[in-house]
Amino acid sequence: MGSAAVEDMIEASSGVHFSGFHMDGLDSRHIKKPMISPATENMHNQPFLIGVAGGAASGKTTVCDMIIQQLHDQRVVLVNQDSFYHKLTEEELARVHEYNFDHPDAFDTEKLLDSIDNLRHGRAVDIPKYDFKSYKHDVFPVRRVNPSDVIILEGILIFHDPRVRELMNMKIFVDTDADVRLARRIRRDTVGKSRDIGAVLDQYSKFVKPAFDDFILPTKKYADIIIPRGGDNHVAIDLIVQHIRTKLGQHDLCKIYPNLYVIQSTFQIRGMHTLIRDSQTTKHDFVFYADRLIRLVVEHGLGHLPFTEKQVITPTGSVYTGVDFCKRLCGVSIIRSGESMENALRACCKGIKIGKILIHREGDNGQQLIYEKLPQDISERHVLLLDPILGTGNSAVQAISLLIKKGVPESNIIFLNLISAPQGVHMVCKSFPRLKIVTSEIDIGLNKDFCVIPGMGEFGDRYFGTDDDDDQKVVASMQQSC
Ligand SMILES: Nc1ncnc2c1ncn2[C@@H]1O[C@H](COP(=O)(O)OP(=O)(O)O)[C@@H](O)[C@H]1O
Ligand SMILES: Nc1ccn([C@@H]2O[C@H](COP(=O)(O)O)[C@@H](O)[C@H]2O)c(=O)n1
Ligand SMILES: [Mg+2]
Repeated sequence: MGSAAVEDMIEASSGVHFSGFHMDGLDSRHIKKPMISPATENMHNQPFLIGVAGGAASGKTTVCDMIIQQLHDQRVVLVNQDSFYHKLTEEELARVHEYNFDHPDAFDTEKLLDSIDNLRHGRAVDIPKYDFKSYKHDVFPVRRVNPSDVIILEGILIFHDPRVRELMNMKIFVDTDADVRLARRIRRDTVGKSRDIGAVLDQYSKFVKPAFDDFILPTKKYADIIIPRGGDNHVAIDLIVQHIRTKLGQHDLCKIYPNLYVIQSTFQIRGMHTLIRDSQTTKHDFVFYADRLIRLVVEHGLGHLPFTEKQVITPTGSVYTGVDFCKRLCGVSIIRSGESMENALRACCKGIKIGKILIHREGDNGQQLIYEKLPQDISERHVLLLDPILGTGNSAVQAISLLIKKGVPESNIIFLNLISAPQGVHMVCKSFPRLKIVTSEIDIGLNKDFCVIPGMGEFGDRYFGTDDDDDQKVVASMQQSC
């Protein structure tokens, strides 16, 4: 097939062509906003809710401040559980040294839930600022909190109520040694709150320590992440911020394209990405971790195939109602990198037919279909299209256009990859809204040479060992060869 015919096909099938589109000129907000219908926006526009718990003076506020500082380009609000302390009666105020501020009943959790519900539904709320000196909420003006992309809920007992916990997308427990917490508390309460040292120590032994053991420490088990040493733990905070950024980025593209599926990010997955993206990783490790990630993506992709109900009789003589796998499948790899995904597909789908497409890629625009070998009956099969990287989207559009020309319905194609650049996602999802993309991470974009950044370099060379000497990997050489 000549390149002119392929170009015609691309023209005919794609709404917008992003060829030559780089990060420099890309203001993602301008692309995304007009495309979101109000219904879609309401459906997905939930903020990312983070809970930060830990003992008093463990460093919760410090950790939150550091996260907020690093997420400087996101809309983040901090809501403190202190703002929801119950108002004390005159009697309680008169005997305040006998009041337990560390018991779950000290907080108005209904009011907290109400405020969070409003924020999650896009409504601004007024949250009082608590005065530790007077034990009152009306000393300072209330704080108007606007709905944001990220809401951080911080407090000693923020994981105590299951209704609050269930709302959280990420739960962090700041784990600081008890002596350090006590030392900080003494300084904070005597110097910062002008309290008497004797009263501070009495409160600690009577209420603070028992409540930590009985109510706060037992909630540590709910945490997704436990941060030892609080704000001193820069590595943990960097990882958390990266994770939030990934979630927010994916969230946005998934908002626009319902045909884009990004597999749930876990620290295992991020760990594997960290290894395969590292220019110093040896070929052996690169292949090992790329294979693990590919297997995950393939398994996830197979979950999008249609199924039929099937009942079986178990050895106990009972009926199990399950499903039967979709039988008419075909893998199609985009040579050469896509071939790295074939083994995982074969391991999951016994005897699966695998076709090939070779597209010559030179710079961004010199796309030419060089070779294709597909099963005769491909039009009757569900196709799993394989290519680990979705960059500009040009190769993918060519391959998909060819499959459609061969009679494969667009909705029968699932495109599997490890990393997608937003440009490629826009191009493929807009051109083929009924196709599904399954990927494991969305990257920032493309550089001026159309390489995905941060990316992982030339996947095929790293996987098949045709890059520079494995023992002499240097960052510069990888950057040049991507
Ligand atoms: N890593 C740290 N090193 C030294 N001091 C710290 C550290 N983290 C917090 N602090 C101090 O300890 C006190 C309590 O920290 P804060 O973050 O307010 O804890 P929390 O919100 O858990 O009560 C503050 O005075 C803070 O400046
Ligand atoms: N009037 C009050 C209210 C609360 N406390 C103590 O504050 C601690 C919680 O604040 P963090 O910033 O450390 O999370 C808690 O241990 C309460 O005992 C107080 O002393 N006076
Ligand atoms: Mg605090």
